[in-house]
Amino acid sequence: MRALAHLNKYLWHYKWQIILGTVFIIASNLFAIYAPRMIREAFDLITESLDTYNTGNVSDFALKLPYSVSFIFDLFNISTTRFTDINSVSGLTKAITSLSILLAILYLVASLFKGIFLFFTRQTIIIMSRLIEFDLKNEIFDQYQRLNLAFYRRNKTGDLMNRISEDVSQVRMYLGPAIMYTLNLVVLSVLAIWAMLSVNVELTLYVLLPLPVLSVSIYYVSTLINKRSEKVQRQQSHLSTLVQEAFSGIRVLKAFNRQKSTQENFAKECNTYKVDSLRLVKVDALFMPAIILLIGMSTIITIYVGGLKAINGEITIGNIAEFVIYVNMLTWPFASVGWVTSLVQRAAASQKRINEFLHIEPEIRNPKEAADEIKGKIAFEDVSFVYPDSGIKALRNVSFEINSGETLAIIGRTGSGKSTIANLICRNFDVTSGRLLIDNEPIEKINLNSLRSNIGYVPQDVFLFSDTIANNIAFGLSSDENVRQMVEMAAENAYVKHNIEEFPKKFETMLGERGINLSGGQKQRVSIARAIAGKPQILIFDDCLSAVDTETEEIILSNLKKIMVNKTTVLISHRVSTVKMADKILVLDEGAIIESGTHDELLSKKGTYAELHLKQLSEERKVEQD
Ligand SMILES: Nc1ncnc2c1ncn2[C@@H]1O[C@H](COP(=O)(O)OP(=O)(O)OP(=O)(O)O)[C@@H](O)[C@H]1O
Repeated sequence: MRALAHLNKYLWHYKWQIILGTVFIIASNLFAIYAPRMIREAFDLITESLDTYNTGNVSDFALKLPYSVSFIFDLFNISTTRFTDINSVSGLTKAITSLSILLAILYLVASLFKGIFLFFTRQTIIIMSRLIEFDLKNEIFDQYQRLNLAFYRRNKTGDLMNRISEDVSQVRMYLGPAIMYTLNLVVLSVLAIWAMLSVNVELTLYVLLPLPVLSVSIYYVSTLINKRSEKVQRQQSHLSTLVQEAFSGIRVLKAFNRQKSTQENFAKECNTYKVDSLRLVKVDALFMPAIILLIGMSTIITIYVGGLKAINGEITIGNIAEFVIYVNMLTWPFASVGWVTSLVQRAAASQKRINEFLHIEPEIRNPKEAADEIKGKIAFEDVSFVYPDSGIKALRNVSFEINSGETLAIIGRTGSGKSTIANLICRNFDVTSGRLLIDNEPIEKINLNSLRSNIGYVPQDVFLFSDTIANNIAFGLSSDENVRQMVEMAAENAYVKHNIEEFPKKFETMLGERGINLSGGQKQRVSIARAIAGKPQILIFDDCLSAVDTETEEIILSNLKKIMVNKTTVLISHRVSTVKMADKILVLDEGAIIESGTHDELLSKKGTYAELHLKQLSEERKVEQD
């Protein structure tokens, strides 16, 4: 329950909505309580006048105006003699008819006002819950953006999505309906019980007796419903994941001819969903009958005990009718106690899950607000790095330096730690030991936003958004820049403009699920265009030319050379052809630098690099001969 305290700051922020909502609840209930009185008075009016008809003694009959009517007459200063000065049976009939119609109209007016204030209640409290839902979602999303890559490795995407959607919806039920029904229960109970006690204390106690039983039984039924519906929801999200995976991997599925087994698996999971749903329907079906049974019991007690009291002359017939309405009015609020309790429990569990993420402090934080100018000198001083989750030592005592405007290439076997160097320069992780300096400053002291906005990073596994090609390339640009021109220039330099212009919608072509699929090489080049569009000071290309042929690679590299002037570039590759033009080449193996120098220096060393060069040359020649 303590988890819900996180929401207090929002409740305080929207305090006026709560105060106004409470005023509307009170107003609505005052009208609700006023209505049964009119029913009582109409009943009493008719029973009393029936007695007079039976005796025919009109002169003895002193017509007492119902309180509700006389109250209105007094309010508008209307004379009441028309109704009270009666001396014939026909006069009495006319007066009773007019008064009954008046009472009916007043009843309708009271109900109308009750409805209007109920509408305002929902407009304040339910809208407040929607506003807090919006704020909370934004708070969680903000926090997601602050958190580091390590967090995303530890938690599944589905879990992140669930906390921002499902869990926030559960919390909203506490902020909206739970608060509204609790306020309503308190106000209505006070008003109704006070009205009932003013009629007869004993009858009130008898009538209220089954209501706590109602609250407790509804609590049990709704807890059972919640448990079962959670199970249904879990199975439903399992089914969605199954379907989503089957369709996104449809090519693999068909290639391996797994349609039949996938279908069987889906049918099995669907059947579990059906069984769970039917179990839910069974308890769901108990909910309304449980309420109706308990209302019925209270009504029977009212009529029986009330009837005995009316015979003894302690109360009137009108009082019984009035009580029956009170009982019906109180039933739903009392039933809602059970429902609200289980809502609050679910909301507390959801908020606890949300808090787990909200209270995580990102390990990598921006050290200062003031922006830094990045020139692009990079130095690794005896850097070692261990991945926090896997414990894998990816870098061992790595030292090197590149001056601003130079090109560093890193080559090495798969898993040798090349991408880890790129990750450290982007400050996705902090070094485990040693120092990483940017422009002679420890990287931890540099403004994180300045650093990242000055790095154009092309990751190994290209990710493009389901958006137009133009928007994908312009992703890192601010809108006040000459975006279109920069996008086209970047596409040209990444040697992808001619491909884009072949599409019917050119740069406005949609990518991803709603659009076309680019080839692996085209994706890499769009990703390069995105990285270079913002003219960053540091460029990192992580094996981003692996999917293009050597001829295209040469064109891209010669285009990039123009952009790379005065920019620090880190080129990661498996291919000697990509790295040979660099000012300095590092050869990595098992996280350590085993060779370094220029292309010519490394060839003359006749070590691993020279061996790799020879091997790749002979492979190329073989391909050409084939
Ligand atoms: N996020 C991560 N969490 C845990 N271990 C990781 C992570 N990324 C890489 N590793 C491990 O660190 C080591 C170095 O990986 P890295 O990606 O830097 O190699 P690489 O030289 O870029 O390989 P490749 O050429 O295949 O891309 C590998 O053993 C890898 O399994």
